[in-house]
Amino acid sequence: MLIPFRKMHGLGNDFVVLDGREQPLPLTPARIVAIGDRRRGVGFDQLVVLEPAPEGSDVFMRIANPDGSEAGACGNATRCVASLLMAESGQEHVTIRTISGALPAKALPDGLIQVDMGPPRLGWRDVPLAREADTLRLPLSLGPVSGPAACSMGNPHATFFVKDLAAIDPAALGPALEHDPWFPERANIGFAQVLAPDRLRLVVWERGAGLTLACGSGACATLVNAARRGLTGREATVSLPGGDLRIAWREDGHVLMTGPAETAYRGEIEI
Ligand SMILES: N[C@@H](CCC[C@H](N)C(=O)O)C(=O)O
Repeated sequence: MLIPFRKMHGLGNDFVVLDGREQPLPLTPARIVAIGDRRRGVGFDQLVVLEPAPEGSDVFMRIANPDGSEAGACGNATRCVASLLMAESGQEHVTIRTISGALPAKALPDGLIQVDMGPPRLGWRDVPLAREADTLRLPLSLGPVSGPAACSMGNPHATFFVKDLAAIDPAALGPALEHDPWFPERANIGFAQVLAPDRLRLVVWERGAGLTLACGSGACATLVNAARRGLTGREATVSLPGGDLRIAWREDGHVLMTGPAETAYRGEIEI
């Protein structure tokens, strides 16, 4: 079956977006892995499939990693899908439903998209962790990093705060930490340096994808974990290798993520 696709990205975190709103797409994990191959397929950090909108939303967004696993959240893809729906409908507000919940998004006058990523979940069962522990500081260390804070933004995140990001090698540490027994569903692993009470630098080893240029849910989790630790305030610019996201943890508990969304090109693919 030959279908059109769109290649989109948020700060270089890239997506193949397929439209399954009119008819279900016969995708298997093996086919997802094949499309994700950057040499033999199209290549992506996440595959995004649009599905018919449940009541009270504009679309259902299904998210898959390049290893074929399903993800509950993807901040950068949510902005991309929001911008696509806004262009289609001319609306400036849309709501995107995922397996983790409904995410309202709006277009800002400067062309950026803001998504309400919902409240973080901070309990050990929410992350989830393998056993009871204080999610503010897990007894986990590997080489030069230790004591991450964990939370769920609809997907599992652990953040290691380090003095100097340039002195650690996320690609060497990420695989073992993603698969650490503390994380029964694996985890996205953030390595963060606090630059100021309103500025963080972040590199994320993503579950099922490896190092990416940006991770929106990871930026939200990092700001939440930094604020919980008293390392920052509740609003910060998070600088990722692909660029900056503005994150605010509102007093009502919701996390707002603001950043760009781009279409790189369109094509057709056999699925
Ligand atoms: N790129 C993402 C996160 C994608 C999902 C993640 N790899 C997972 O498995 O949870 C983002 O922008 O949030």
